Amino acid sequence: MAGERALRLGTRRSALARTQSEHVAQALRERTGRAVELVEVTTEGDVSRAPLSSLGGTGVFATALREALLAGRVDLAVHSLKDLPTAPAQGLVVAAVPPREDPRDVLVASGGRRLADLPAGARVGTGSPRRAAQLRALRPDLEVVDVRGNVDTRLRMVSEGPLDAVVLARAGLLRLGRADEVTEVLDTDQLLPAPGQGALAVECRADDEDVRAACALLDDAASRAATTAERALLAALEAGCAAPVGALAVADDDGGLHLTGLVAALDGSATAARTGAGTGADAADLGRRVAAELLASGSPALAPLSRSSVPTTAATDGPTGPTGEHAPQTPQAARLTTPPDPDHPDTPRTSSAAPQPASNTHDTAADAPPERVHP
Ligand SMILES: NCc1[nH]cc(CCC(=O)O)c1CC(=O)O
Repeated sequence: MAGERALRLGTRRSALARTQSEHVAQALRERTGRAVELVEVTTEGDVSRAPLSSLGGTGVFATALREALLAGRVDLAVHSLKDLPTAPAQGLVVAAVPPREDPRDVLVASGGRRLADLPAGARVGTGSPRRAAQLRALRPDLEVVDVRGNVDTRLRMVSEGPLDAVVLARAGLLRLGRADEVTEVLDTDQLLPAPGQGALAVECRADDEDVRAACALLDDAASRAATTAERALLAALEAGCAAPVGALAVADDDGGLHLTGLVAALDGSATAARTGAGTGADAADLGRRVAAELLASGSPALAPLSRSSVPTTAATDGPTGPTGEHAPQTPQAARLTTPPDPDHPDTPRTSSAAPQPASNTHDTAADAPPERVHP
């Protein structure tokens, strides 16, 4: 029976990718009773040591999996949704967004310290312009260090000494069984997560009704609605600005969806946040509406590419290492070959030591910090 063939699930080989893939494979086995086998696919982002921005940004992780799907070598692929480009892939479909893990970022610091406990000059590692910008807005006195490498590599930078702390996604640490190393779960009104953070996307061929139906069993409507709003916001902002973007949507009990979006100047000198409400049914529209408000805000956080402090790879969370965060998705950024160097911002930081990310923007209308929106 054709419908009973074993499903081939393509996965990258990093520990995080394999764990996520195995999680989805197991859920599919349980829901369908079918055999699911993992097939390792090597991506350019896993092999090359070159800056991700020179490889084409975020897409490097997704591209090889997508090629394997389109060539029929695998039947489905699991992506971290925050690493998946917002542009739809021809011939493919996101057949499931499984229930989302905690979207928040966390601090892993030596000595069990929280962000507020870190002394001036403490070295905090991240490869994400989004995290770097928001960290600088919160704590201009810290030294934000650009790091590459997978989750384990980053954690070792703290345990072995070169860094005082790193910022990572809580979801990845939970999936890898390393959440006990977290010293502070960062509030979303301090550090707004990347669009899609904590969620997975299960992708398959659009014309593969068999696999689509199997994957649909894993889809979680609330997770899909929230990430749809966040990614619509990201897509709209990518078209209109080059600043790092955070976004988080949370569903309420009455079918409502509450979205917070944020753009930040890389040097932390300005941030702007907007919130909006809608329903799951109009999630994409909600994302575009909040994005339009951000773009119309005139915030200095939206400074054009010509501004020297703006990173060359600004749009989202990259560039970073093999299982690191994703790189920019803007076409103009993806073509650039010079990665941002958050270690050495070439303009002075102009922000005050204000504790709230939004409080040092000139965009007073946006100064209200994002609502507390995480679960
Ligand atoms: N780009 C790397 C990446 N992609 C997804 C996760 C974590 C899991 C998630 O956000 O879903 C991570 C690591 C991190 O940001 O700490």
